[in-house]
Amino acid sequence: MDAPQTLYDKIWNAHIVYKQTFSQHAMLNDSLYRTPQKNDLDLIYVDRHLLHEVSSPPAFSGLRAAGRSVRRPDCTLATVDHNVPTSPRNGGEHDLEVLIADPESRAQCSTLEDNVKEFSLPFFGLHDKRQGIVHVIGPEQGFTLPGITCVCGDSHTSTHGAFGALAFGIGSTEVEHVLATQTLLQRKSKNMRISVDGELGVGVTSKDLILHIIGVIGASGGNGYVIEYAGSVIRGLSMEARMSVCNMSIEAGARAGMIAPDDITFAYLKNRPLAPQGDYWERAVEFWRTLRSDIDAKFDVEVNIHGIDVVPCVTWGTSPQDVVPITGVVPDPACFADQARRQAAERSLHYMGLIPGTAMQDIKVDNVFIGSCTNGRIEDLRAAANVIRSAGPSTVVSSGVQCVVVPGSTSIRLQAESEGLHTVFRRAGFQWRESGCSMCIAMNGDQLEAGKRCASTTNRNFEGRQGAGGRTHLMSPAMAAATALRGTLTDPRQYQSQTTETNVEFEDNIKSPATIPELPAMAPAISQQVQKKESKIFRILQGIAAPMYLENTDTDMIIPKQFLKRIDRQGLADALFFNLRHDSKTGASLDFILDRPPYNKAVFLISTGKNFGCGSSRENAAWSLEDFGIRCLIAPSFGDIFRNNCFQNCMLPIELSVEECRSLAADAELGIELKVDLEKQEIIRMTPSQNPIKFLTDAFRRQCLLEGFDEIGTTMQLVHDITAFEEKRTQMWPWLDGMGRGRKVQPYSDEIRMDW
Ligand SMILES: CC(C)[C@H](C(=O)O)[C@@H](O)C(=O)O
Ligand code: SF4
Repeated sequence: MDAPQTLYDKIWNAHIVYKQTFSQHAMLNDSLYRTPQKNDLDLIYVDRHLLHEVSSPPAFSGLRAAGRSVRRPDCTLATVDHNVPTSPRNGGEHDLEVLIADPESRAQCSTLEDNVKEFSLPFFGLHDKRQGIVHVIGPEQGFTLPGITCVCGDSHTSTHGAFGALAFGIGSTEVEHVLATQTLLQRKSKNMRISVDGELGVGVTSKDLILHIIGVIGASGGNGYVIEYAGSVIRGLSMEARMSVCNMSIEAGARAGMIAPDDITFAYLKNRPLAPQGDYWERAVEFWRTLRSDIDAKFDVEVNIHGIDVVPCVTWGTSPQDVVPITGVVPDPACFADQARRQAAERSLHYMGLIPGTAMQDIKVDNVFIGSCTNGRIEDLRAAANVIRSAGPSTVVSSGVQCVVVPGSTSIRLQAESEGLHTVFRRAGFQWRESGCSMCIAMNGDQLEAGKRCASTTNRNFEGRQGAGGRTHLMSPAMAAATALRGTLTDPRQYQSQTTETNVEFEDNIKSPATIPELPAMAPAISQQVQKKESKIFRILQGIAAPMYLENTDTDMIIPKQFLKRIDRQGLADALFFNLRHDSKTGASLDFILDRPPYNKAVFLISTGKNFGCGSSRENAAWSLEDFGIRCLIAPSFGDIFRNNCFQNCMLPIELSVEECRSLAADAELGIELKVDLEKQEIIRMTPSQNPIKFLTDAFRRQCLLEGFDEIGTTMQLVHDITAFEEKRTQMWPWLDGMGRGRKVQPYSDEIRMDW
């Protein structure tokens, strides 16, 4: 009998196109065989690929430069979300010149439009009623389905795991890999199960639950794991609530989060435009019912949480793990036993302008933001509106507080308007906007001013996330609405609204025109030679190392959002750690370590804190480090996407113990140079007294660095395996072909207008 498997194991194993084993790498030289290796990578098939305008331009440029095409346009869906304005869109005005004032934002959006035209890809543009945040529209349209692998150049792809999918974020180079091959080379993560049993108290929401979970396991607690959420509380959540939970798995440091599909999942998906129909629906549901962890399946880590222990909570600091009950107080950094955590808390409180012991409910806010891929769905808007309604018809937002609602998609905006929610918000003094990411990342001009404090339903409270110097408190939509009314952080239970989260059935309020361009279902497969690039070789590196002592250094910190608008990957050295190097108000230089000799010439960066490069998937973080001259990063652990992005850019991320990192940082303080030898997998300190430190790297990645292989070209050699997998896939899951309609039906049927 087969060994019991987790849900993650099942989906992973069912998607392996090719198993990399170390001995198969013919071009390895002998010494490599004798060196111990970490796990190898698997080439896995990608069923669904979502694209947005920020992370996709370099991928298309790469594709174009190599003369490659998109292998599966019928499994790809693009939209614009991060840069789009949330002010009125002029009733169908199509001209981006008129709609998007900022030239860089406009360039990203128009570049995506050009790319989808050139490569014939399905696209929901700014003027399409199905446009919205990529993680909102995927599920909404039925593009996201149980049992699939789903990727996007965006870290919150974990959202789609709510459907029992394996969904995770990737960097731009990996986006190019998927466009060209419909596959990805990945290392399998470990299994973690978080079981939430019993039930949630009255007025406690899924956002409180996921904040509570992150508070318990920490922002790096999920590093190296895929989390399966289970237990009676999770089973009782609506799909929208499950999406909020899975969405923030990335804030817990996990590769992905997932929930086994059930009748609630199937009811949500039924009749969605891109979900299987008719016979395919029946077959799909039969298969989907098998998607659950076997009873005896072994998880590497089990976490148990009692629903009753979860209360409405809010963040006080600049990491999503900085969570307290809304009825609590700002913690004293001295209460953290761990030194790194204590220092992080001190830094956070300074940034947030808070004093330990202050009651959370006494903290005044300047702004309230309701929206994002975590909480911009219809159920979230209903929950917030219910709080306002239950406060009474004449209640308005507290004087001087600027309050904004940004629906997660245009379809949600229309749904909310049909329910009259916009009137509830407007009457209370909220601004009612068009859909997009908006102030979650502040790329579109909607942003928090320096020093201002925002009650936000988003997922990241990182320094500068909503605007340089801006202060973010994460919370549920109900709490955000209650806070808007009182002007200070507020427990929503005092408004005793119905905050229960109910499943939302699909209501098709948007009929799409039936004009569809003729498109190829599948691009012809081209077998290519593995190319070697001398510029992409990493063997030995010697030089200065710069020490850093922060925990959870996020990629927003490494490169803030304003530099993500550049289409180019060069010239980003000045953007590196911009907000740590410059005062947010005056722009004055802050004497940051990388600006001081000898560290301004550093080629190594040593972080003593874990989870370096957590958060967003922006490959710009790796590009800016590389442009500065850093080629090797050493830390106790890395954010998964960031680590992969380093490898893709010929940079070496090395994981060592905290003690080893501290000892290397101490040497770096003395200006002692380091030398890394990748072939031997050792770090040598350029001083006679120290022994080399050994480390391990993924075998295949190491080979790519040593030999300068082009990973996409390597995968394209496996075209016969990919084609064979696709044939098997069509037999097993025919509904995944042709944009959810099977290959027998036109891949682009009436429902799927390409809105160019
Ligand atoms: C721009 C994109 C790459 C990024 C992400 O990966 O998460 C963004 O969505 C964010 O939330 O920071
Ligand atoms: S986290 Fe914010 S910026 Fe990122 S995809 Fe979600 S809404 Fe957009």
